[in-house]
This record gives sequence, structure tokens and C-alpha cells, in this order.
Amino acid sequence: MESGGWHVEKRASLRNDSFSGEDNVPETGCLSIIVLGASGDLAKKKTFPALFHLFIQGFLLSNEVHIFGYARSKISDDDLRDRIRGYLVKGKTADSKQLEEVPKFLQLIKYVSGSYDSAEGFQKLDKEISEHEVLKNSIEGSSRRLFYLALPPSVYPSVCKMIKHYCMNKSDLGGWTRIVVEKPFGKDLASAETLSSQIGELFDEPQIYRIDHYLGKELVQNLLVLRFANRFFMPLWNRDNIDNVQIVFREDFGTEGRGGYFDQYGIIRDIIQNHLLQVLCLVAMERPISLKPEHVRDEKVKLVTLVQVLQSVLPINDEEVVLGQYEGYTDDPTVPDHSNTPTFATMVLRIHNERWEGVPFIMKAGKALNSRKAEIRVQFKDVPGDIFKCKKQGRNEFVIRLQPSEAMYMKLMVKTPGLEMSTVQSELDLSYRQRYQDIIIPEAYERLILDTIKGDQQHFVRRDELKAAWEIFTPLLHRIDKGELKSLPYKKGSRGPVKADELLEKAGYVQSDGYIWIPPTL
Ligand SMILES: NC(=O)C1=CN([C@@H]2O[C@H](COP(=O)(O)OP(=O)(O)OC[C@H]3O[C@@H](n4cnc5c(N)ncnc54)[C@H](OP(=O)(O)O)[C@@H]3O)[C@@H](O)[C@H]2O)C=CC1
Ligand SMILES: O=C1O[C@H](COP(=O)(O)O)[C@@H](O)[C@H](O)[C@H]1O
Repeated sequence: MESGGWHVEKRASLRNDSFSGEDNVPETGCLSIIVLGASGDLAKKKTFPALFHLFIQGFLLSNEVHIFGYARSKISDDDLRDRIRGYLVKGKTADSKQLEEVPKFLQLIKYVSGSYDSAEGFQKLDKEISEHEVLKNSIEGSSRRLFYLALPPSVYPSVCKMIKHYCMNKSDLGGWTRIVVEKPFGKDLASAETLSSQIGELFDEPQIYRIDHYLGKELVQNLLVLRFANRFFMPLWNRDNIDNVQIVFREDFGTEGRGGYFDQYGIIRDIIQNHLLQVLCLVAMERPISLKPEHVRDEKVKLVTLVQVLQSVLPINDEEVVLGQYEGYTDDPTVPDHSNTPTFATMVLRIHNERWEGVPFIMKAGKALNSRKAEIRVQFKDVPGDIFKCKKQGRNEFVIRLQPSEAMYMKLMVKTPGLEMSTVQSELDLSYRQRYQDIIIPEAYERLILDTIKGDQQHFVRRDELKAAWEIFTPLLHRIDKGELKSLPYKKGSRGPVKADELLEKAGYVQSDGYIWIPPTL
């Protein structure tokens, strides 16, 4: 379909994604998806809605698939269905066809109650799965079992043990058993390594999918294409031209009901060590040899390992870290009164290699701020020999808006339209909503769950990569845990501590005065 003169791609192209690795042949046959922790927040807000969207697009066929919820809560099938029903279709995108599909989808869901460490519950689960497989005429061993751990990491080892003992695909006739684990995977290097070893004893790496949902976001997935399929970025993407890079996550709400969990982890473990670091890898990595999943993941390890080597010599400098905690955070009864847990952090990471030496990567994440957005902001150096005297108007910046209002825009200087010869800062703007009007951008979880079914691990975190990520942050996290770095108070709905903006300026970021990018409306 043509829209405003542009050629608009059809959503169905997702099915024919030809760059996700030649080996990922779509499989057919009986598929059981087991959501462990089905009574929880993630399951209702993300996992089940993602499964629903895969269902309505025909990626989960009712004659092949069955979905099991498992948790300790003593609820019925219908109770679980009632809990998740309201989260399946989003107000704005809901159409009558989607609404019609809801009951059909809910009928695919069965709930099994049991503990996370007892044989009884998992034997019952296995029995239910097997009955469904028999019903679907699946040949024993050829069925597919996907276990999604929407659970606190503390129970991963016992759950994995139970799956391994009681719930595996019975023999290998082309079927498989895969497990998906959520972040945060551990609390520091030692605990993550222990967890990795415990799970590694039970499952091989190709069976383990460590999910980081930022890797499933459309514009994060676009980073490699952008960098390596466009000639004009290649010569610019280095220390000679780029002054600083910011990777930013902002939320305009607080911990809301998750205070107990959050206080154990804090913003660095919740967002920076995983989501933002993964984005940094894709911004900074060298070109992979090919798009085979293992090649892409190898380059990321190479980069993180370099950062890690650097950190062991010159760890993250406390002078380049600002922590904050929003006022009112400790009002949550599940949060200790004197908690120092940061709900905000800005820090500078430095990658000492040929490409990036001297370029600060500023990582910024915060809750209860004045806006909700995630973006990558690449700021270029000043133009040498500024004949237009426009330096004070601002630098060239390339911004990748991950959410909301996905976009890429380039802040650049133009002649002010009119008779006068003066300059003004403007932009080249690729706003997705305007450019791809008929395309609904898939939710990150939708895409990543589909990858787990297809057996494509490209967008998942490998064990050595995870280790390298923890190596970077563990020394700093330990200092924070010991109270050696204090969180500064900031007002809810503000930009965070003023010191964070000062750090940004010190790192070299130059704010353009008076320029604001406004997402175009249709
Ligand atoms: N919620 C979110 O937005 C996101 C969450 N995650 C991650 O996903 C995972 C699940 O998150 P979320 O759903 O929010 O977590 P919840 O706290 O909602 O826990 C999920 C389920 O686990 C069971 N559970 C909770 N605490 C314990 C415990 N201490 N021991 C054993 N079982 C427990 C409960 O089920 P029952 O009591 O019925 O057994 C609960 O319904 C976590 O690893 C989290 O970090 C990742 C990204 C976003
Ligand atoms: O992993 C997490 O992510 C969410 C933010 O996800 P987004 O896709 O809405 O950006 C965050 O709220 C939560 O604290 C964290 O655990």
C-alpha cells in the first residue's frame, strides 16, 4: 500500500526475516509454552500479551500450541484468564478482530499450581503437558517445550532442577526443551557466575535464553543495519568525529508496587548493567563478520571484554558517577526507611580502543523523572573553522529515539529560510509513526519469544557476555552497597539531581539552547 508517496512494508515481512541466521528453520509440531510465575506482574503485563499477539498473527496455531501457567497461588484456570484478560489488547490498537480472538486465546491456557522446589508440582505439570501432547497426536520426543521463568532469580536454580528432572522432552526426535530466564541474572559477578554454573550444569547454552527485552526493541534491532548498511555513517563513527555518546532511560513513574524488589537491586542492576549496556555494545561494536547469530554475539563479547580489561586497570571513576533517589521512595512499606538504593544514576563509561579512546559514553537512567523516554544521543565534535559563527547554536547530533515515538533524527545546521543569510538548527527526521503508517511495531517481548520458538539466540545474552557485563559494574555496585557512594535526593517529576547535568557538561556534552525536537503528528 502507498502512503504519502512512500512505499509501506507489510507487517507479514516479520515472518520472512531472512537475516536471523540460515540455521533457524521454523519448526512445526506440538508446542507447549509454560509460563512459570504466571500469577506475577511480568506475566500479566508482558508475557501473556506477547503470546496473544503472536497468536493473532498466526505464529501460534491453536492446533499445535498449548499454554500453561504455573505458580504457587491457588487459583483456577478461569482466575488466571480473568487476571490477564484486561492486558491482552491495548486500548488504542484494539480492533474488533483482536477482541474476537481473546476468548480463543484464553481457552489455550491452563493453570497448574505447585511450589518451585517440589517434585509433586512439576510431576503434575509434566502430566498436563504430556496429556496435551498426546491430544495433539505428537510423537513422543518430537514436541517442543518452552519454559519461561517469569520469576525472581532466587528460584531459578530449584526451578531449573525440577524442569530437568521432571519436565524434559522425553527423547530427542527433533523436539526440544528450552528455558527463558529474565534479568536481573544475579546481583554481582560472583552471584551471576554461581547462577550460571548452577543452570549450566543442567542445560546446555543452546537451551538457555537470557532475555533482555531491550534487545527486542525495533530501534535497537535497527542499530546494526543503521551502522553497517549505510555508507555515510561508517567514516564518522569514531573518536575523530564523535565527541560523546549518551544512552538514556527515563521513566516518569516510580517503583510502584515493585519497591521490595527494586530496593534489592537499584537502577544500575535494573537498567544500566543490562538494557543500557546492551545498547552500548551495539553502538560501539565492530562490524560482525556476518549476521550469523554467533558472529554478532562474538563481537559484543569482544567489546565488553575490552571494557572489562580497562575496568580492571582503571575502574569506573567515582568522580564520574552521580546517584539519586527520588523523594518519597522510602514511603513504600516494603522499602527500608534508610535505604540508599539509587533510583537514578548517571555515569561515564570509557572504552579504550582505537575507535573510542577519549569518547565518554554517558549512561543515564532514572525513575520518577519528568518524562518517559529511552534514546541514544550521539553528539559530534564542533565544526573546525566555523565561518558561519554558528557554533553557539549547537552541535550536530544524531538521536535514536527508542521509545516512545520511535524515530531517528539528525540535528543539523541550515540556512534560515528567507532573505537573510543566517543559520538555524533544524533536523532531518525519520519518525516511524509517520513514515511507516500501516505498520504496527511489535512489542519487544513478542519478537523475542518468537525467536525462542525459532531457536534464534542472536538477540539473547550469552554467558560470557553476562560475565563481562558484571565485571564492569561489580566494583562500583559493591561500593554503593557499602554506602561509600550516596544517593542524592531529587524531586519526583524533576530531571534528577542537578549534579547529573553538571557531570554531563563536564564529560563534554553541549546542550543546544532553545532547540526541542517535537515528534511529528499525522
Ligand atoms: N515486572 C516487570 O516489569 C519486569 C520484570 N522482570 C523480571 O521478571 C521476573 C518476574 O518479575 P515480576 O513478575 O515482576 O515478579 P513478581 O514479584 O510479580 O513475581 C512473579 C511470581 O513469582 C512468585 N514469587 C514472588 N516472589 C517469590 C519468592 N520470593 N519466592 C518464590 N516465588 C516468588 C509469585 O507467584 P506465586 O506466589 O503465585 O508462586 C509471583 O506471582 C523477575 O526476574 C523480574 O526482575 C524483567 C523486566 C520487567
Ligand atoms: O526491565 C525493566 O524494564 C522496565 C522498562 O521497560 P520498557 O520496555 O517499558 O522501557 C522498567 O520499568 C523496570 O523497572 C525494569 O525492571
